Amino acid sequence: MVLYPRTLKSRIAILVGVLALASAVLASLAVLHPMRQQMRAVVGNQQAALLASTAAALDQQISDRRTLLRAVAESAARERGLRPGDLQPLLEQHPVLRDEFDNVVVLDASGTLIANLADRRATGDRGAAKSRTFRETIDTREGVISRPYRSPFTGKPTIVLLEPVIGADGSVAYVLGGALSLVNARFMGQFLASRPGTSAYFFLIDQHGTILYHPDASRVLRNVWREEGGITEVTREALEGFEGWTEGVTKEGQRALIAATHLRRTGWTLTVVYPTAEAFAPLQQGEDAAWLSAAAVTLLAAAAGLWLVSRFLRPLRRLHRQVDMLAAGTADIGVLDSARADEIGSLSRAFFGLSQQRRAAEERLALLSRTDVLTGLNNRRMFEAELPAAIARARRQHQGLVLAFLDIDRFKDINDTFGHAIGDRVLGEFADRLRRSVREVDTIARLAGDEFVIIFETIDTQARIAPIVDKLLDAIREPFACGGMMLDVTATVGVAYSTGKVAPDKLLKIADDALYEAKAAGRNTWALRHVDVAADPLKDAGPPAT
Ligand SMILES: Nc1nc2c(ncn2[C@@H]2O[C@H](COP(=O)(O)OP(=O)(O)OP(=O)(O)O)[C@@H](O)[C@H]2O)c(=O)[nH]1
Repeated sequence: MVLYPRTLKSRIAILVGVLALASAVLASLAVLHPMRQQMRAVVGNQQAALLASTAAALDQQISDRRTLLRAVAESAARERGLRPGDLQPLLEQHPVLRDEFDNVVVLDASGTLIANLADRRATGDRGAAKSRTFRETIDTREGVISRPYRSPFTGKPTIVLLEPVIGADGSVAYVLGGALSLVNARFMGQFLASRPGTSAYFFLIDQHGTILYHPDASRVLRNVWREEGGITEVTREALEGFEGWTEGVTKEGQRALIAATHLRRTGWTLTVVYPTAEAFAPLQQGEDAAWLSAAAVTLLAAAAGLWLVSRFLRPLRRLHRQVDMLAAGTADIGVLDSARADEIGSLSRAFFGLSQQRRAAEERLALLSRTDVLTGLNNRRMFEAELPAAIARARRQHQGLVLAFLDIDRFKDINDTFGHAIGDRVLGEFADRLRRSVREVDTIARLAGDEFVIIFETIDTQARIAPIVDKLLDAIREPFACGGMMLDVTATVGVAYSTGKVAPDKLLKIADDALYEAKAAGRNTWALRHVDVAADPLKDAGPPAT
């Protein structure tokens, strides 16, 4: 079932809510998205800069140790006639070597161990001649840093810094080797301490991909190219020279801010892996707060919108009530707010117009229902409504009431002779003459065909009747100008006069009887019956004898 809001109010309310939500979301996105990018760049750059200084510090650590080793080598080279047996004391003369290295040894040019700071008895041929790093030192007569390896003495991942002692003949007389464990606290401590956050970790590999440091000790000395699962995208790029920061996925599938840099002197690659959940946590908190405020603003805006909608629609509801009242007839059209300048006002005015039209139509209908169409006089229905009211009024005012019943004489002949249309015009003219002959307050009606009635109210004496009826008949006796002819028309009138209580139909019957009587008397005359003395039909007055 499709839930479609039925009322205008709920539709507008939903629209306002959706618009408020959409604007809040769009505004938030418009602000938050670039801000998020910028803030991420700030955090990323910051981490890259921190990493660069950490790398520089680590580089410096190695450089300092090489400098120290070189200084010892040079001091040895300066001593003329230095014999192998002098080398152990020479090493022991420099206690700083113990501090800075895990062990320092001296090898002669054939690779035989001739001095050993850690264990003076552990000397002799240890196979160093086969070492590529040793050979390189001899060949280049330069200091060399070995590839990392697991020390057979300590079992720890270790590198060796080799420094040649150049003899008087310019060749390498001895080689000083400083072993440095990659878990040496003095060497790595400062480096590890500069780790950002709590979940971040460093990852150090040499230029061949051998892992020098990783918090997962089992990975140390493994090669990233040959590790299970393959090398990650970021590590590969870092080994290929990438420096800076990016967002990537670790081998464990964790999203992280990953910054990479290179150690200038060793060529090693240092990476910091900073899980995004922690790296961008303040940013996320800010974003959450922004969304929360946006939601609060949306709610407020929606509530305000609802309130406004309800307020704007209030006049519409009032108009509805007013129209209901108009329809029920409990209020007049004046209740409408037609003066308002807005749409409600124009709607009210439209209703006002409609109501007026309806009222006019009703009035027209009411008029038609009580009017005789041909003559414009009251019809029988109106007469039947008016007669009881007139009788009651007359009784209240203690006045007499006259009902005159008129019938055109031989009207059938007029129709038959001149046609129905002329007959109609005679009826119209007859009605006009009656109108002109009576007072405004008197009620004239056409009952049917050529039968008319007139109610005369406030007739205080019977003596006033004759002049009124005579005036009527005189007016009718004037020739009728119809269809280019002058027609002689006469009428006969039966008059009932009441001064007391009488039923309307009885009054009409008595007038009819009087008319019958006058017709019988020869037409073009009238007869009167006084109702209250007319228990027995009695002609108690009438026209003068002709
Ligand atoms: N032209 C026209 N004739 C009508 C109308 N209504 C009724 N009539 C005719 O009016 C005539 C009425 O005649 P009656 O009143 O019966 O008789 P009369 O000829 O007037 O004779 P008396 O009343 O006895 O004098 C009939 O011929 C009707 O057909 C009408 O609206 N227009």
